[in-house]
Amino acid sequence: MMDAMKDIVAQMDVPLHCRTEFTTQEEEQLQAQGSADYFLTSGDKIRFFFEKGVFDKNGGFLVPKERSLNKVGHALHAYEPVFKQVTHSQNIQTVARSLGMAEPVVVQSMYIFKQPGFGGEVTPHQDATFLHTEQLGRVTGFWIALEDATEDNGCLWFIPGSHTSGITRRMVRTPAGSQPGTTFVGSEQRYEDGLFVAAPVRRGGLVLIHGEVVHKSELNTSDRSRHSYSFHVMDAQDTKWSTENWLQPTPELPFPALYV
Ligand SMILES: O=C(O)CCC(=O)C(=O)O
Ligand SMILES: [Fe+2]
Repeated sequence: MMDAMKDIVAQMDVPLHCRTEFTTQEEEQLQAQGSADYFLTSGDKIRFFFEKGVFDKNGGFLVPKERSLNKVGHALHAYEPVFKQVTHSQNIQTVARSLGMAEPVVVQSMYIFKQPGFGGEVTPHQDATFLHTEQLGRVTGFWIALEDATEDNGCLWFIPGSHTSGITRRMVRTPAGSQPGTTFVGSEQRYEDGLFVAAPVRRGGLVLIHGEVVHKSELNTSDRSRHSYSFHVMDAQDTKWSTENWLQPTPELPFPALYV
């Protein structure tokens, strides 16, 4: 997967107006229109999202381009052969079955780089905020460490038990007739730092993320990257995907079945 991503990045060609810095800080999410569209239409494409401060004022790279990326998403599982193969592998299918999923479908995938020294934090959130279903408990994240993930290079942290209290915030598309974009309904609670437990894992480890568990990752302050590949799976049986989600199945890419 790391080799495949190297090739994808080597061929990366991102129009200037789409050179969008990715942040999970809510106050910084008011994006210029070009980059809002670039994000909103990325569900069935391979798109590139950058760290802060990697472009000069003309949109030129200030760092080597392979060091500029925050993440690549959101359809690696559908269009990139290596990622497709891993996502639909027998091992993953077995895990999904063992979780009791009747009709699992893959809704999105992303490759996160956590660049050494400045790989940005992912603020505390629940995945169901972004990938909402009318019934809770239907979405699971499959997060694979491609390099050792430790406390100093930005491993995941979780609040134990937090998956049992519902969700407090939803990201929804702005209503038809206004500028296409997203907005939040409700707000994220503030969580004491002391509630989080680190989940360091070795390269090759799989972390399963309940759709409602509160989790985060910190800024990478080390000199080692922390690449990971993650995808989210919904059990589609008797589940209604929210039509207000930023991510929608498209005619080109209806959510593909996990079991093949
Ligand atoms: O990899 C990270 O730092 C965060 C990933 C995450 O929140 C997710 O995959 O749901
Ligand atoms: Fe998450």
